[in-house]
Amino acid sequence: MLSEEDIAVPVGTTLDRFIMRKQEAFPYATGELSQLIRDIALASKIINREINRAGLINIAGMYGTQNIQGEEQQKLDVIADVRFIRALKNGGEVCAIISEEQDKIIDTGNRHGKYVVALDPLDGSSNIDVNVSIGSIFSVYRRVTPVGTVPNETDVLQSGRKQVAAGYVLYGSSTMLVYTTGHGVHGFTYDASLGEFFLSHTEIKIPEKGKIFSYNEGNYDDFSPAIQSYITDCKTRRYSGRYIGSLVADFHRNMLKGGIYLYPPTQKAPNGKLRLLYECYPLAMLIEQAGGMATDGKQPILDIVPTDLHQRTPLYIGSADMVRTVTQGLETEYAAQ
Ligand SMILES: O=P(O)(O)OC[C@H]1O[C@](O)(COP(=O)(O)O)[C@@H](O)[C@@H]1O
Ligand SMILES: [Mg+2]
Ligand SMILES: [Mg+2]
Repeated sequence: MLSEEDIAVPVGTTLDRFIMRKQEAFPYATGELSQLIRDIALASKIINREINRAGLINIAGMYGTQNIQGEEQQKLDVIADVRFIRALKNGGEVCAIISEEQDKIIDTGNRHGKYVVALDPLDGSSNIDVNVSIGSIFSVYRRVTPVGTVPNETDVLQSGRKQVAAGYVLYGSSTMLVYTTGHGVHGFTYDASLGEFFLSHTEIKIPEKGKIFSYNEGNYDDFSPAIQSYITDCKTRRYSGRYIGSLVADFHRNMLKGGIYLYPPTQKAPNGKLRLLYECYPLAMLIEQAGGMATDGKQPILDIVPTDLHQRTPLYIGSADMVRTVTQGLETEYAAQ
């Protein structure tokens, strides 16, 4: 059997070629997950085109409806949602989808689809109209209901440890697709002139220690003393405060450079703001594969048992040393309560 080393793939390889080479290491692989990743890549190319010309073709701004989170939907939230759902339906590998922009599970009608996808079609919605980096986030599971039957909530409400793939697309100064199937984290940069994603970042590892901290300063007064003192300590050490306000973009920077992203409970979001299934689980799988950590202040994000499609959680994610320090501070605080 070919080992991972035997099929090391050179930078500059297309996504397609990379997927094929990696698949060779798993003789039992059937190619369905590979095809699913290609379907996600296709949708992201279309969304990338829409984002780049949003201001020209009147798709900037509000759509005029609210999603189940009570958030005003941006036109691009809805467009990205439609594009991903259509690509995954047509691809045939996915039987059910849960999306930030949809109240309920979407039954794709692909009865023989073996996979389930959780989606944040457009992340960083508040940055859409101001030309700041935004993203899409995805998480993939094998279904638990028998193939051929109607999917249900049990297919979606699975532990984060059951993810078979997770990733994001970053629409920034360049467009990148970053994902893992549990064998390292790899990044691909999009060349629109060729319509191809090319391998640009292999085996991404986050530094154990970082010097960047990311949180919304406007929420500082809501934070518990343990969080406030951790932030003060970062400032005392002259770490850099960086906050884009798009989770994918803040996460990506911190993963490459070392750092921590914090979204603790606030008055407005007492259970945290970010959604477990399609924001925190996938990024937690990526960060653990990259050698970092992700907790809710009490336990690893991937160990949280999901109970609701759109449940929220506090999030502390990034360099292991920094997340460990925050989590220990919170544990001491909880123990004293
Ligand atoms: O404006 P706040 O409260 O700082 O929240 C920003 C966070 O909310 C989000 O925009 C939530 O994601 P969506 O845009 O997908 O709803 C994150 O990307 C970002 O990190
Ligand atoms: Mg989001
Ligand atoms: Mg979103």
